[in-house]
Amino acid sequence: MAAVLRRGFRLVSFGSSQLLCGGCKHGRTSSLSICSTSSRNSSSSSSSSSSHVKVDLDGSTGIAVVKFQSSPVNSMSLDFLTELCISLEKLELDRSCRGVILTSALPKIFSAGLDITEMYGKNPEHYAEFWKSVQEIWLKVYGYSKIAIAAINGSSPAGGCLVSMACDYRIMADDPRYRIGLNEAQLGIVAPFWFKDTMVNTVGFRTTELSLQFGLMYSPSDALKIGLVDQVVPEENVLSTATETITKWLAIPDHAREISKSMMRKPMVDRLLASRESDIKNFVNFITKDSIQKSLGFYMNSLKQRKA
Ligand SMILES: CC/C=C\C/C=C\C/C=C\C=C\CC(=O)SCCNC(=O)CCNC(=O)[C@H](O)C(C)(C)COP(=O)(O)OP(=O)(O)OC[C@H]1O[C@@H](n2cnc3c(N)ncnc32)[C@H](O)[C@@H]1OP(=O)(O)O
Repeated sequence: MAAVLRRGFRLVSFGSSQLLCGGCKHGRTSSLSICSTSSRNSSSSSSSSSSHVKVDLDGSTGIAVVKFQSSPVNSMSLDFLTELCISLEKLELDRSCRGVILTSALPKIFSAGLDITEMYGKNPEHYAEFWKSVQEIWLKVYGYSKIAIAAINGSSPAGGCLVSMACDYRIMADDPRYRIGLNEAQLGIVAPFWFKDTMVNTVGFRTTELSLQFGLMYSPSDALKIGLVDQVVPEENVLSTATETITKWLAIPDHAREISKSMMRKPMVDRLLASRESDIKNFVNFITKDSIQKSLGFYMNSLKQRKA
């Protein structure tokens, strides 16, 4: 595993094409992975669990279910992002896995997006490390060589929406209380170009323009209308529908699907890979501004007061 973690991003030759293969490099990975437990049975099915992520791989179907289990709202902290990246990397390297379903083990929430406490009141070094891990999860999911389906069984703002959009297909629970979208503007922050481009590639330019400027959050039925999700189904059917859906994708020869995906996504992945350092600098400059810290503090208080 350590070798895998040291390795960085690379291109793997596949016939005449090169596929993307990510590496999760946080430098803090070994202590996190040591905490995980895993088991494997005779049919090569396996389960593993760490504090934020649980993985069940069915060796007979090749389908892995990756569940977010970071109470209370699956906010994406540095630890969460690191564990998720490691889990996905392990599955990507596991020949018995052909596709993953990302979902939540918590009720009502897929993910609350990036953990705001990682972006508030900390030092520039911390912000840089955190942002690098956000880049890494996007590079991992968007450039994933295997099939990735989001089974969105709860609200999914901002970073939660980004990870969903980075998957190949999205199925959302039909509860009208749930919301999904890039709401950054409502927090007084700005989605970076790769968030924006991911949304443009999902729902088109005009819808993204309106969504980003207003920080719009969509109900499942509205998300379906604009193409932000591909299917809306009763909550109890989200996981079974995701499993049926991934089974259809599995009928396509892996190499043809993988190369087609890479052809569509590689230019965007390359764009971030080429500008990672400047993107981190932009983020740190932006997030350390007094006015932005003030907005985030205000937003966090409003979340707490809403509850009171
Ligand atoms: C020019 C550009 C250059 C560079 C780019 C610059 C900047 C880009 C920067 C950042 C991009 C960020 C993307 C993000 O993901 S930001 C996060 C956005 N997320 C949200 O807005 C979600 C906020 N949360 C909610 O709406 C709700 O909590 C909920 C719908 C997810 C769940 O509602 P519930 O009623 O079930 O639960 P709550 O009582 O509200 O929450 C419980 C508990 O959790 C805390 N919390 C909620 N969300 C977060 C979060 N995202 N991070 C940290 N903590 C969160 C909430 O405060 C409660 O805490 P307490 O129990 O009160 O302590």
